[in-house]
Amino acid sequence: METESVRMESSVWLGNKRQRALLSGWRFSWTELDKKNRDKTTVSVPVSEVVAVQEGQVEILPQKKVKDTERDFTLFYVKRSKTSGGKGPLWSLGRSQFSCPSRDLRDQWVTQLRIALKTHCPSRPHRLLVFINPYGGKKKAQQIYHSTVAPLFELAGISSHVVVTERANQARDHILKKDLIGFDGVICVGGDGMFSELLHGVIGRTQQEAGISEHDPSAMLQPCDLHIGIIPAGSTDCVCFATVGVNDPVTSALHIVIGDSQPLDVCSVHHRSTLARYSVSLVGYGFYGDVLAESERHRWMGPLRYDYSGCLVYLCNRSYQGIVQYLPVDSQITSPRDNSRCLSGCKVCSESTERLFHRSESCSSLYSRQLGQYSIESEGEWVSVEGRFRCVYLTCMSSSCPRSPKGLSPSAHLADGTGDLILVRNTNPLGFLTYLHRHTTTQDQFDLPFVEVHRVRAARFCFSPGEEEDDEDHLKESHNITAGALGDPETAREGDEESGRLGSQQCLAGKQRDQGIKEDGRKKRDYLCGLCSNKQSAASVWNCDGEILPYNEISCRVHGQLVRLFARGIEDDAGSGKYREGNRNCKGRCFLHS
Ligand SMILES: Nc1ncnc2c1ncn2[C@@H]1O[C@H](COP(=O)(O)OP(=O)(O)OP(=O)(O)O)[C@@H](O)[C@H]1O
Repeated sequence: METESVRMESSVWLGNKRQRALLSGWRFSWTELDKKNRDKTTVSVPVSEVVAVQEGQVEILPQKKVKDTERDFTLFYVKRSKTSGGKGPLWSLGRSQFSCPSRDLRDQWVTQLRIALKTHCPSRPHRLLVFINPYGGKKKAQQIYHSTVAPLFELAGISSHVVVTERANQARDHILKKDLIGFDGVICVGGDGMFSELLHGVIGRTQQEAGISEHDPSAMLQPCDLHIGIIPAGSTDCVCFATVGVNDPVTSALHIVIGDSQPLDVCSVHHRSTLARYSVSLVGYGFYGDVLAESERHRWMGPLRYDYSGCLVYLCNRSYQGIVQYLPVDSQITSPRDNSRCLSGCKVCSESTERLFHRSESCSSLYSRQLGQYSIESEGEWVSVEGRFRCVYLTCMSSSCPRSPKGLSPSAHLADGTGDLILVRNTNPLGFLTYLHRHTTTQDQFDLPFVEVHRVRAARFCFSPGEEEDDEDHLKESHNITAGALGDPETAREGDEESGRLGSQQCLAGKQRDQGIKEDGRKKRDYLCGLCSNKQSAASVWNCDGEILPYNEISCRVHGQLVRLFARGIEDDAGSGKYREGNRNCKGRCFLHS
């Protein structure tokens, strides 16, 4: 076998220490030898985590320096930082500079290591399309890309085409319309909003090419081949955190370079027969929608706006009357309360791959395999729940973040084809505060009498429309803006141009400022009376991965492993309680996690 043939062993020097270097199968290791030729310490690197091998003495970061010495070669590889001091599973670029007794031997090492790389890492990207949002987060995306990420791509021999966005939805439109032949993946340098653009572009384009209508709620969507990479540079980077375990540009860049591949479930959200959005982390009504809508009025506060809005919305003490229907997964097979955690190499997710794609062995194409997914209509019975809820939400992943290491549903899986539906019924303010607080502790947030959690394949929601005139106005505004952002020409109206330039959220904030005086009076009333009056009549909005959806009725469906990220899930030694690094904000959720 070819893999067996990649084997080499020799003496080399690392600084002034003699080593025995060994390339065997899928590992490269070097062992320090003492004066009597006895083994001392060994460092072993999987070939799959070798970034590059270069002749000479080479440095990349912080600046590139090459000294073309003829007996040396430099190995670059993934190095994990120790997780002490509250740090997450950070990856950095390891660098070891070896000296060989002769030039010939040096050339042999370089050749053999490069052959091993080709053999063991056939799916590494060669060409990437990179979108940078210059206005995301602290406006440092361009600097992060050029100083930290681009040198790593160059080192790994990846060529990249960079687009610095000039308007919202430019990345999505580019992916939908431009020629993407030759690209192995698309990368966003920004926050969750930018990731969502790429998600919509990649899914939309794949369906277009397959001739599948995204607006048909019952369509089996075609899984996407083009990988998505996230370099975190936004003010909210929750998807990155939940799939990598830390928000760190170098760690993410290294996952991209070595071609990691993490499948991800995606929830399609339809309003009647129109696709409203796709979501990977949160589709929530009530508290979560209210916090997002409120926070948009206070964008000037920066990240603090989520905590501030969370407090205000909590004080309003609102609940909403509605009907929730869901299609449950057999709880004997999998349960949101089984205390499992979806970590790198998750068994539940890999077994789901079989179930989702290989059900019918006779199916050979990716599309026909996808048809092997469970059919929504034929599988089981819909369950209906009616009541008054503080909030309801569906999440396709644990949605852990730096402030809530366990997340919204600690045992949810990234790629098992299901979502977790959480129903929080109306309760007293103290009860709800207890529920919120438990997201930040190790206590079970589902072990409360007013909370239900179900593992589902699909769900439908119908909430009573708001009775207050102000809320109706608010919903209409939101509707038009969202339609504009999604590019629906019939429902988008004049404000679209502004919406496109600023992004739907910013535009919404602007419009809501105009309504500010009128709303302020009502809000003050709400906050002051909220905890006593238990306000019940107004409508909320949906928080769909940080975007507002203004509908009372939606249907959601989980599409198993619809997209693939350059990631590998959270690595095993990532003790959840330890991770406090990275961005501290996560739209609409962070009030829970403070
Ligand atoms: N050049 C641009 N000008 C204005 N908006 C843009 C531009 N490029 C992208 N956007 C939009 O900005 C929004 C936010 O971007 P991103 O997620 O990168 O940053 P963020 O700081 O995390 O933002 P937020 O806090 O709103 O999530 C996205 O929805 C995206 O569509």
